[in-house]
Order: sequence, then structure tokens, then C-alpha cells
Amino acid sequence: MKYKRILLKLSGESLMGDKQYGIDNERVKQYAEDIKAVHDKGLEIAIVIGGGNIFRGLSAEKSGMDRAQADYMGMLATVINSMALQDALEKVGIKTRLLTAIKMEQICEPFIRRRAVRHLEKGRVVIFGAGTGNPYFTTDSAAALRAIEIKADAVLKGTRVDGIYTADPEKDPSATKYDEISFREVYAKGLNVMDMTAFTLCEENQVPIIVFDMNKHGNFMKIANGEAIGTLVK
Ligand SMILES: Nc1ncnc2c1ncn2[C@@H]1O[C@H](COP(=O)(O)OP(=O)(O)OP(=O)(O)O)[C@@H](O)[C@H]1O
Ligand SMILES: O=c1ccn([C@@H]2O[C@H](COP(=O)(O)O)[C@@H](O)[C@H]2O)c(=O)[nH]1
Repeated sequence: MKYKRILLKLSGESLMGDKQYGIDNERVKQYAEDIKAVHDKGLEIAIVIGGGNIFRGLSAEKSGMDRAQADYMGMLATVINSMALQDALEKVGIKTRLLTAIKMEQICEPFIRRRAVRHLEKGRVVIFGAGTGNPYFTTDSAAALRAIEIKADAVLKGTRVDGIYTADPEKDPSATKYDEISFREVYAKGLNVMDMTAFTLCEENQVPIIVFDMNKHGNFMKIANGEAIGTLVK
């Protein structure tokens, strides 16, 4: 394995699979199997999962809702996704712990940095739910923040695009992919695959980011082995 400890960011939207909303069980199962294969090789894995398949604060604000209220709803959506992933991981035999930034003591532990690190050292997959616990942030920023806190070697952003493109590939079919790009170039070109707060946090703390297509079975293993299949930001 190329790394000892990584932070895997999973997209909430990707969890929908071919559905228009919610959680596709087959997709969650595929993620769990891919994560197990890498975990079995001894990599310490922490996960942050988005909530875009259920609720996004920014979209709700556009429909007239108070932004902070909507953001808290978005954070709760990430907990639902985290619980679905936790269930799927346990079904394939992985020990997990779900730690949330908003206390929900009947269902999971509160986020305590030292406990998270201890869980990882003991070989448990740790899922961080409820983002940063603060409105006006995203789960990309939560992923960057937690990665720094647990001293992860990299943020692996597993999403539905296979890397960072010169423009959004879902809107511009002529866009071309970068194999590697600097943080400075990402800012200068305004590449929106992740939010800028997340990029800045990683740059300031020397945590590289790799963007890759998590929906293709086996890709997570390739990335964990150091194969250059996505886009490396450093
Ligand atoms: N320059 C770019 N290169 C690659 N992807 C880009 C770029 N600009 C925008 N994107 C978009 O970034 C998105 C990244 O996917 P992802 O599903 O992680 O988004 P997300 O909104 O963070 O998901 P969620 O909130 O559900 O976790 C894709 O939809 C892709 O089209
Ligand atoms: O730290 C955070 C993380 C998330 N939110 C809210 O949750 C939703 C879903 O997260 P995505 O990153 O968009 O998947 C997000 O739209 C925010 O409303 C938050 O407030 N703080």
C-alpha cells in the first residue's frame, strides 16, 4: 500500500446510483466491498460521506429556507448516509465506528479526535458524520479538516468523475483531464470539483488530494496502491 492512513471522501450524490433520490443499496454494497478489499491490506481508513442525495443547505436556501437551518438538515442527511455505509461495512465483516460532529448518543459516539485515532490504530474503519458540525461548510471541508486532525497521508475523493478536468466534464464534453495539478492552478482556474475551503486547508497542511472515480469497482484499490488513475493535487 502506498499510504498508512487515508481519509476517503465519498459523494452523497453517488450513493443514489441510478435513482433520483436516496440510497441505492447496490451502490453502498459496492463501496463496502471495495473498502473491505483495501482495509484487508492493512490501510487505516477514515471516511466522510456527503449528503447531496438527500438534502443540500444551499439548494433549500434558494427555495426560501433559512440557510443555517437548512445546513443543519444537510448535516443530518450525512448521518443517514453514514449509517447506511456503516451497516454495509459491517455486513462484509469490517469493524466500524461512527463519530458525529453533532451529538447523537443513542446512535453513535461524539467526535473526539483522540478516540478517532485510537479506533484507526485498532483497525476499525471510522466514519465521520454530520460534517464539521457547523453550517456554511460542506463535507469536502469536513473531509479536509478531519484528514488534518487524524494526520492522514492523503484525502482520496471518490466521486463520479474520474479526475479533475479543465472544466466541469458534466457540462463541457470537450474538457480534458489533468493527471496532476497544483493547488495554485486549481484556484487560478476556478476548478470546482471540491470547495475552495477544502483545497486551502489541504494546501496549508501539506495533505495531497486525489480525485478518482469511486463508482468503478476496483478503483479504490488501484488508488491505494499508488496507481495514477485519477488526478493528484499537491
Ligand atoms: N473541473 C472539474 N473537474 C471535474 N469535476 C468537476 C469540475 N468542476 C465541477 N465538477 C463536478 O464536481 C462534481 C464532483 O462530484 P461530487 O459528487 O463529489 O460532488 P458533491 O457535490 O461534492 O457531492 P455530494 O455533495 O453529494 O457529496 C461532479 O459533479 C463534477 O461534474
Ligand atoms: O460541515 C458541514 C457539512 C455539511 N453541511 C450541510 O450538509 C449538506 C450536505 O453536505 P454536502 O457536502 O453538500 O454533501 C450541505 O449542503 C450543507 O447544507 C454543513 O452545513 N456543514
